[in-house]
Amino acid sequence: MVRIIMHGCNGKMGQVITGLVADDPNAQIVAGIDIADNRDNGYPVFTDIKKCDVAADVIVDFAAAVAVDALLDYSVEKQIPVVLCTTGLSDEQLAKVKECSAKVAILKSANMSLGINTLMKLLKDAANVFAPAGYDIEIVEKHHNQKVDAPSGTAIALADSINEARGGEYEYVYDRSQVRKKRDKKELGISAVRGGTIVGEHEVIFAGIDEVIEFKHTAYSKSVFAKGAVEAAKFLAGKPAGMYDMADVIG
Ligand SMILES: NC(=O)C1=CN([C@@H]2O[C@H](COP(=O)(O)OP(=O)(O)OC[C@H]3O[C@@H](n4cnc5c(N)ncnc54)[C@H](O)[C@@H]3O)[C@@H](O)[C@H]2O)C=CC1
Ligand SMILES: O=C(O)C1=N[C@H](C(=O)O)C[C@H](O)C1
Repeated sequence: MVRIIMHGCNGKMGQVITGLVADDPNAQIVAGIDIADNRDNGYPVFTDIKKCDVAADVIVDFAAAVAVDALLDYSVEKQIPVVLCTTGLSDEQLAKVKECSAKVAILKSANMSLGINTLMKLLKDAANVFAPAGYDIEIVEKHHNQKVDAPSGTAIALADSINEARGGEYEYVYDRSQVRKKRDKKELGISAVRGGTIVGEHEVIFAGIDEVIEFKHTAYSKSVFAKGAVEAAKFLAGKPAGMYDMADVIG
């Protein structure tokens, strides 16, 4: 039985995971952390992470970037591995994640779905065919109107995947409104759309002369992320310090 602390337990993802784990004989949420204490989850909820004294094997995090520093300090101090799913982290926070991973196991992934993690692998091959042939690369993501960060963590991760395969040759461009010049070949444009209840859509476009190749992933419910997060939690419990990602879980 894997004992989970759910960080951000009263948010949208926290609630989906609470429902999923309730039906899982091999996992249990033993405590939740959330500044909003407005639900009866059937486990204790702490509004201040420092006050959480419940023994656990792993923390699953879907909260807010502002909460990540205290979360990392807690996981290092208590030596509890953390599945870090919150997006929109600053460069300083990303450096702190790396530093803390020398002391505790951290699995960081901007998207827990099997589809996106497979797409990341496929994009490396696609980029190595289309980039040398001069195709322009653009990413468009769409999310619900409650999302605070833009572009999505997934859009950045997809771009990073392409850029890694191409030796870092691309510069990301988020806004073309302030310049009057043609697109450079080494630009990778990333655009964000926000509206309604869109769960999450990501399109990667390779545009060449007279042909366009598009890779598209659509999440139809938050369950795809929740399932991946619970799988990741089971994988990470008991692992030694280090940086892990969903590729380690999926294999
Ligand atoms: N990696 C992935 O697959 C996915 C990542 N996400 C990311 O997860 C995060 C949360 O997403 P949602 O559940 O949709 O957001 P949400 O806003 O519905 O839930 C966030 C929860 O965190 C709580 N919270 C905020 N500040 C806090 C603090 N300082 N300490 C403790 N709790 C705090 C809020 O009260 C809220 O209940 C976002 O960054 C989102 O981008 C969302 C879906 C999938
Ligand atoms: O906020 C969301 O909802 C999501 N956030 C993640 C991101 O920023 O990439 C993952 C998913 O697309 C849903």
